[in-house]
Amino acid sequence: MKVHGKPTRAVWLEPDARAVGIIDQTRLPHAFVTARLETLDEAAHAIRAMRVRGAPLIGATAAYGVWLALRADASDAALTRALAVLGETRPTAVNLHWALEEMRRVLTPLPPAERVEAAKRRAAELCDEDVAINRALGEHGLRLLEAAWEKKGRKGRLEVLTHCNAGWLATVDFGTALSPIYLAHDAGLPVHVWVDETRPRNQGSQLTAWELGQHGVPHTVIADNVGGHLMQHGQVDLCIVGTDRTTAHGDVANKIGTYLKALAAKDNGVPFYVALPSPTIDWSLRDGVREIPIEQRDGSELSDVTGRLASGEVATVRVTPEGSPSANYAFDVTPARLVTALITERGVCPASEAGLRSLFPERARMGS
Ligand SMILES: CSC[C@@H](O)[C@@H](O)C(=O)COP(=O)(O)O
Repeated sequence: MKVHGKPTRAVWLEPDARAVGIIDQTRLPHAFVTARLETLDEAAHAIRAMRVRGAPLIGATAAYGVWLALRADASDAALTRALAVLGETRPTAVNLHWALEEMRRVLTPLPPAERVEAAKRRAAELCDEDVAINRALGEHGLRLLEAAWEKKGRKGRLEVLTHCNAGWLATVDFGTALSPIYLAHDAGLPVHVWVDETRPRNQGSQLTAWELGQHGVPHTVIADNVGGHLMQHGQVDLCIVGTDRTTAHGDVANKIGTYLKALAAKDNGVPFYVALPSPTIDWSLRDGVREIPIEQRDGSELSDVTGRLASGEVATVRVTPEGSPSANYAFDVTPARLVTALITERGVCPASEAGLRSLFPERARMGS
């Protein structure tokens, strides 16, 4: 998508082909700063510290991280170490493990002398594939938005609520939940997005609001607890969120608070859609609540808030009493029964084993 009018991806190979470029997302929305990653440790740190985040982008960056590692040492031992280091950066998004497994599959049979070039090529391909997938799922999601707009009698605005950031900043480009929204906006649908702020890291108010604004999509930031009230008063036509891991039975892990939005949507008859690229499906899991690992992050993300002062300076302040401990659960699981449908690159399906099988028949033997 465009930043200040210039087409930009969320991760790229630098023009000198010696480093990986990223947008430092910890600096948004107050500064647009890019960074060069030149080593395995820099790539791993970027994922851990959430300079890059969002399930597909974590996977893409990790794939490039393998290339960076092999540039220094392309031996079997170095490959094994790189996969292990990157695999431990964040626990919930399964795209990370999917991308690393793909790199392992391609690189292990090769002699060390051929691995560096192959790693760079496969990482670039994974990025291009992510863009194509997100564009395709956006087209399928657009059909749902068009149907909702017709159902509404083409009156007023099409009101969509989203949680966290599942836009292009969370992927290589286009985004997942926001991909249909960008396409709808570009097609002339009067879409308006309610943007949950998404405490504690504020991916909604800081990232989603920023990228929607860059593209000119009308939006309003709301506190996390507002969604239920809006739904009770008919001000939300549908919800679309992303996911970090979806089980073979259609349970979805996403940013903390997603489950409560799904409950409110169910209670108010508001469709609740989840958009996902197929690498986000963990075919080995069935029960999301019991089986998906939920990341717990440092309590300082809750106790401290960063923002821009009137002086223009960006500062971090403490908002909780000294001595009050905080618990920082980063994700929750929304059971399939609360999900109206899954939007994938192959089409829209019920959030169920049968639904996913209908789109991915090659996965007929679930659990494999
Ligand atoms: C395409 S993104 C889907 C999810 O990755 C997104 O909604 C999300 O929860 C991101 O969490 P984050 O902790 O910012 O990496």
